[in-house]
Order: sequence, then C-alpha cells, then structure tokens
Amino acid sequence: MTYETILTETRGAVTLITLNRPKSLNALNSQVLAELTDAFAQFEADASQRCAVLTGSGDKAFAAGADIKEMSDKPPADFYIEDFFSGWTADIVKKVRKPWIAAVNGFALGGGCELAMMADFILAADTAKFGQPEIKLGVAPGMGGSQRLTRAVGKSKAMEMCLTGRMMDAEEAERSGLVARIVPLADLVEDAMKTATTIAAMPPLAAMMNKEMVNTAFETTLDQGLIAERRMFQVLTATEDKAEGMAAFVEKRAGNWKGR
Ligand SMILES: CCCCCCCCCCCCC[C@H](O)CC(=O)SCCNC(=O)CCNC(=O)[C@H](O)C(C)(C)COP(=O)(O)OP(=O)(O)OC[C@H]1O[C@@H](n2cnc3c(N)ncnc32)[C@H](O)[C@@H]1OP(=O)(O)O
Repeated sequence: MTYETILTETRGAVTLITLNRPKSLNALNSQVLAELTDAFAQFEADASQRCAVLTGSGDKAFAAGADIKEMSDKPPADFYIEDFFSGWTADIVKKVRKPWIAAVNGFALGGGCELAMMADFILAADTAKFGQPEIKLGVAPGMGGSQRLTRAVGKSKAMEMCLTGRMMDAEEAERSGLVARIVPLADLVEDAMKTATTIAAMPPLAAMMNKEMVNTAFETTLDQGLIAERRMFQVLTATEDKAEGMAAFVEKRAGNWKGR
C-alpha cells in the first residue's frame, strides 16, 4: 500500500511506519490521520506482522503536533459535530491489539506527543523533546495529552507543562517515566527495529495479553487490574504456546509458537 503522508515497510515480522511530512515537521493533518489509521489496520490484519515501529522522517521532528494551518481554517462547530480526534482512540489505541513502539526522533509536541503516548512504549532519541504547548495557541491538548501525560509523569510535571507549554528533553522524559529508554539519534530506528524483532519472536498471544494487562493497569483500579491480570494468566495457561514454552525451557530449545 502506498500513501502520501506516511511511509511503510516490513522487515520480517516487523512493520515500520514513518510520518513523512518533513516540510511541516511531520505535522498531523486529516490525511495523516486517515493514512495512519489504514496502515495500522493493515498491520493488525496481517498475521505475518507481530510488532510495529512508528517514527518521524528527518532528524528534527517525530511530529510537531496537529497541523495548525488546517486547524485554524476549520469551522469550530465541526470539531464537535464530527467528534474530531475520536478516531485516534478508536482506530489506533483500541483496535491495534499487537504491540507497537514509538521511536521519537525529535520534537513530539501537542498531537505528536499524544500520538507517541498512544504507543505501548516510547524509545527516545537523545535529541527528542516532548511537550503539550497547545495553551500557547489558545487551546489545550485534544487527543489525550492531559490524561496520558498526567498518568505517565504525575500531576505536577504534567500541569506545569500544560500551563507553560514548556518542552521536556529526553533525559527528563526518561527520568519522569514517559519514555522507556534513550538511544543516540543515529541508532534510534535500528534499536527500535531490533527491540520490535525481539517482541515479534515472542508467543503472539502472550504478547497481546501482556500488552492488554499493562494497559489495564494504566486505566483502572488495582483491584480490577489484578482480576484482569489473573483471568488473562489463567487463559494463557490453557494455550498450546504455554505447553510449548514450558517444554522448550525444560528441553533447552527455542519455542515453536502456534499463536494459540
Ligand atoms: C483540522 C484538524 C487537523 C488535524 C486533524 C488530524 C488530527 C491531528 C492530531 C490531533 C491532535 C489533537 C489536538 C492537539 O492536542 C493539538 C495540537 O497538536 S496543536 C499544535 C501543537 N504544536 C505546536 O504548537 C508546535 C508548533 N511548532 C513549533 O512550535 C515550531 O515549529 C518548533 C517545533 C518549535 C520548531 O521551530 P523551528 O525550528 O523554528 O521551525 P519552524 O517553526 O520554522 O517550522 C518549520 C516548518 O514547519 C511548520 N510547522 C511546524 N509545526 C507545525 C504544526 N504543528 N502545524 C503546521 N505546520 C507546522 C512551520 O510552519 C514551518 O513551515 P513553513 O513556515 O516553513 O512553511
């Protein structure tokens, strides 16, 4: 599938998606939203693909946010009538059950930071900068920034960032728990692809359920999360891959996963 605003390629069981609007620092417009949603749907439907990486073209930006020029022209009522931005949660966060990584190669601001936080985890280049500067435009995060950032880094830091619009560099982002690891920019995509390849080699059902468990912890109470974890563990003990995984360990060999 070829797109205009994103690039996609597959390397083994890993899909690499690159935001590709370098002249506007990969700003996210309606076409990006449509094409990214389609690319993730293709990834989710392709049984040969088990993990994905999302990054930005160029060395300057992952995504500098929603396309301000497009937003400034949009009739205000249309945002509400069309329930704008709801597609990101429905089509990318909820429907993509396979693991995917955000490899943040530069500015991740506004919608760019929000998109990165939809990933299962973030690998940040040492040059990456994160922020929710919407207040400077007279608005506020509109795609989960105030909710996911607060859950990821805590109220004080999220509140300061939303009220001042300041950026957080990669060191602060790692220290705050927003990103899993920092990688030199030159090595970022290869490290992310290598990490994704490791995940893609895991039993696919267990990978999906580990993702679902951690996301449940991010969104519910401890008691409900413990119940969800226990039920998914119990389901996994009934799978062929559980029998294969434990037999492979005892027989000191690699597992041959069936995905069921
Ligand atoms: C109708 C709706 C459209 C979107 C639909 C699809 C959904 C998209 C995602 C939804 C997001 C939800 C809502 C979100 O919370 C709201 C936002 O994201 S608001 C935007 C927040 N981001 C910003 O405020 C950052 C703006 N950019 C900057 O501050 C600076 O560009 C920078 C990143 C600090 C870099 O500065 P410089 O190095 O000086 O580079 P330039 O500023 O000269 O930029 C180069 C070039 O890129 C253009 N550009 C940069 N950012 C954007 C942007 N966000 N939108 C559009 N264009 C952008 C900039 O204009 C320059 O272009 P040129 O002037 O050379 O033509």
